[in-house]
Amino acid sequence: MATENKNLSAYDKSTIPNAAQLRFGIVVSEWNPTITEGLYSGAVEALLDCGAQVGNIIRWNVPGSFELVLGSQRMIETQKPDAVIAIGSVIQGETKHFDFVCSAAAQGIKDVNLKTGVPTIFCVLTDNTMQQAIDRSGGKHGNKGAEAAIAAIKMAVLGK
Ligand SMILES: Nc1c(NC[C@H](O)[C@H](O)[C@H](O)CO)[nH]c(=O)[nH]c1=O
Ligand SMILES: CC(=O)[C@@H](O)COP(=O)(O)O
Repeated sequence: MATENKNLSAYDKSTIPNAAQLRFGIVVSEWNPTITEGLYSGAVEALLDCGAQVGNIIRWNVPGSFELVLGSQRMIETQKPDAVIAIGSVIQGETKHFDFVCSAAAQGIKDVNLKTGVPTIFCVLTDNTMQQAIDRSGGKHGNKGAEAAIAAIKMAVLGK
């Protein structure tokens, strides 16, 4: 199912574990800040809606999506969160750089999950245009930040 057929912000709160006792790290890329701030707001709003406490949400900024990998790993090593949300927005430019940044972020964040065992949620938009990014960070398709927050809660308690 493509995003255009799914509202990214939609969730059934009755099916989400309460997040009151959970500690979250959120690492935010500074590239395309209007997009990443929208994703961050969507994530925090959903976390709080599901019972998370403001004092249990730790935010760090990194220069770009490539740095989300080390930023997430260092967040885990030093802050001991129950889950991390890695937020970025990569938008196609004139060159192949887009491909390398997206791939490095996706593969690197996957590796952090497996290396640390701490759920590290891939909240990185990889869009062809700014409009696509707007549509997915609080626009007509909802907010991928909210989707990531729900995934973080579910994975934080999985198997516990
Ligand atoms: N073009 C975008 C970037 N590029 C920067 C890289 O993420 C990285 O910070 C740089 O290569 C130094 O290591 N990053 C994004 O998050 N979004 C972009 O559209
Ligand atoms: C994803 C990027 O790094 C990209 O936006 C940079 O733009 P360009 O490919 O035109 O250098």
